[in-house]
Amino acid sequence: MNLIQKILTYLEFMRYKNAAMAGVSSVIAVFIVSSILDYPMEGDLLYNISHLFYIFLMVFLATGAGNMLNDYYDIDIDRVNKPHRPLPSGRIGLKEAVYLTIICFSIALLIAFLINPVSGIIGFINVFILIWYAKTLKRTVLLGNLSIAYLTGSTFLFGASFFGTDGVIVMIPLFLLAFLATAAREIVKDIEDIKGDSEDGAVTFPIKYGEKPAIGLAALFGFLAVLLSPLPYLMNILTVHYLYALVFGALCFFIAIYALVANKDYAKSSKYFKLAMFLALAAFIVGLF
Ligand SMILES: CC(C)=CCC/C(C)=C/CC/C(C)=C/CC/C(C)=C/COC[C@H](O)COP(=O)(O)O
Ligand SMILES: CC(C)=CCC/C(C)=C/CC/C(C)=C/CC/C(C)=C/COP(=O)(O)OP(=O)(O)O
Ligand SMILES: [Mg+2]
Repeated sequence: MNLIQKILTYLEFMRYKNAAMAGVSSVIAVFIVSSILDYPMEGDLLYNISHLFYIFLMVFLATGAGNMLNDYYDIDIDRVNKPHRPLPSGRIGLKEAVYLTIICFSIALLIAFLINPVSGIIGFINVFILIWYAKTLKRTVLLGNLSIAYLTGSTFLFGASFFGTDGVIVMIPLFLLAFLATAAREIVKDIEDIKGDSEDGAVTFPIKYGEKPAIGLAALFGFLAVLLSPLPYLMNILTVHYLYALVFGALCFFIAIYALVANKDYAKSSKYFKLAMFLALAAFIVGLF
């Protein structure tokens, strides 16, 4: 395997698309807080771009390391269910995976503490939760889903922490929306994975309480996300353009919920929840103008 192929395999292992989406979410939060609190981005353009890059890089590496560690602990399941992935396929060795994870977490934490103490504390808490999730939480009833929901929502809190605790407080509504949307999707993914998780001895919410209560809880989280989605506009965090752009994301949320409740098509529901989250992220950007 040449250097380019190795780098592409590492990016695949990190699930770079999720990691990039998380990094972009943190950068969006910086722009939102900067305009809400009227905190000008200090320094010249190069200074600001470098800081935005560090924030993106930190979240990209932390999320990527979380994904790599998750696959490290999932290797036995993935050998059966997803043998094409970098670790079970042997394209990346176990020791190599551990070194990569440690390096990525270490650089991410270093960047976080160099930004400021608030960013460092959020970064430290998130790295702890990512490790705890991969080792234990993901096999628990609901706690694993809620920890991923917190981590996903925390991308906005982390970006906002560039401006200290004032910034973090401003971003709480967006944190809540991302938390609810992700919680819904994580439960749908667990319903989809009932068979594999049961064989692995995992006790997830759908395994413990059954499909119907799990569908109801996921639908509830999804409805709450859509119901509260106008909050960023109503709280003057984003402009009315956010509402216009949100229509597309809201439509996908409804399709995801309908696929879940009416058709029990969990793969379609999970796909549309993720598309809705991506479109909602785009609506956050539109809402800046
Ligand atoms: C109602 C409303 C306006 C919701 C806001 C939704 C929003 C903007 C969410 C942000 C999403 C975000 C920061 C995503 C980044 C990383 C990510 C995809 C996290 C959750 O995924 C974890 C999941 O287990 C990955 O599985 P898979 O996608 O199947 O590989
Ligand atoms: C803001 C900072 C510093 C960090 C945030 C980190 C983020 C955004 C985490 C989001 C959630 C995430 C991508 C966690 C990684 C671990 C994970 C949930 C992987 C998915 O693995 P499984 O639940 O096993 O599903 P698969 O079937 O896809 O393997
Ligand atoms: Mg996995």
